[in-house]
Amino acid sequence: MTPAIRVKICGLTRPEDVAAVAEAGAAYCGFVFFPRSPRNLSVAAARDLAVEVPVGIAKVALVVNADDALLDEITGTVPLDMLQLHGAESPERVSEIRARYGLPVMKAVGVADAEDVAALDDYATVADQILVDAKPPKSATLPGGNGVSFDWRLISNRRWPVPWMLAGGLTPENVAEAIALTGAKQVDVSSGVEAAPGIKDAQMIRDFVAATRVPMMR
Ligand SMILES: O=C(O)c1ccccc1N[C@@H]1O[C@H](COP(=O)(O)O)[C@@H](O)[C@H]1O
Repeated sequence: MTPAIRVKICGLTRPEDVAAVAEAGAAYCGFVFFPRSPRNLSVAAARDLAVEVPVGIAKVALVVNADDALLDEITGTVPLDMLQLHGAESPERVSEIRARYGLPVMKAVGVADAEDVAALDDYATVADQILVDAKPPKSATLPGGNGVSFDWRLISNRRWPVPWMLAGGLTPENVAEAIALTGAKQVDVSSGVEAAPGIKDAQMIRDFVAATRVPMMR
């Protein structure tokens, strides 16, 4: 049997979001530490949510160009399984964070064209996973979580030496097509399962995970 697509629901802010993620059968949940985001959490609030996450669901901290002081505080307080680096962290910084914290690191790279796809190679040798996201629009105030997709054909035959996750503008309506076109085995969503910025919708989470389970011809 083909293994189920592994889904990450990012930007949880409330205990009911944790319950919805668990009930829907997602594999990862994400907590955002970026003050400009409507999904931003204090370290204490993230800890309170993280301890409610059932065993078997990986808890991911999303940070943007975080310094060691912030990472020390997050990793020292919140029980975590992975760090997601969603800023302009260099390959050297990815290696440094990986060594310092002993947690798997997933590096996000924004894609808008073939040149961006090539840049992923530099990270696939230093990160434990790579996250292929849409490049934010010029007007965006966030480096991700903008509900914007990229042209999935850019990566339709691409494989990397580490596991990778597809992100950017995914929704319950388009995720099956995105999987069929890219061959992704893992997908990540934030704004596509929200009733309003920062407010997840349990039905949309269920619909999203269910849509990843429906086989689609490539
Ligand atoms: O979700 C956020 O607020 C966020 C803030 C800063 C960096 C990344 C963020 N989210 C990540 O962006 C992608 C795509 O999100 P969307 O589904 O298009 O809304 C995803 O990996 C989120 O984890």
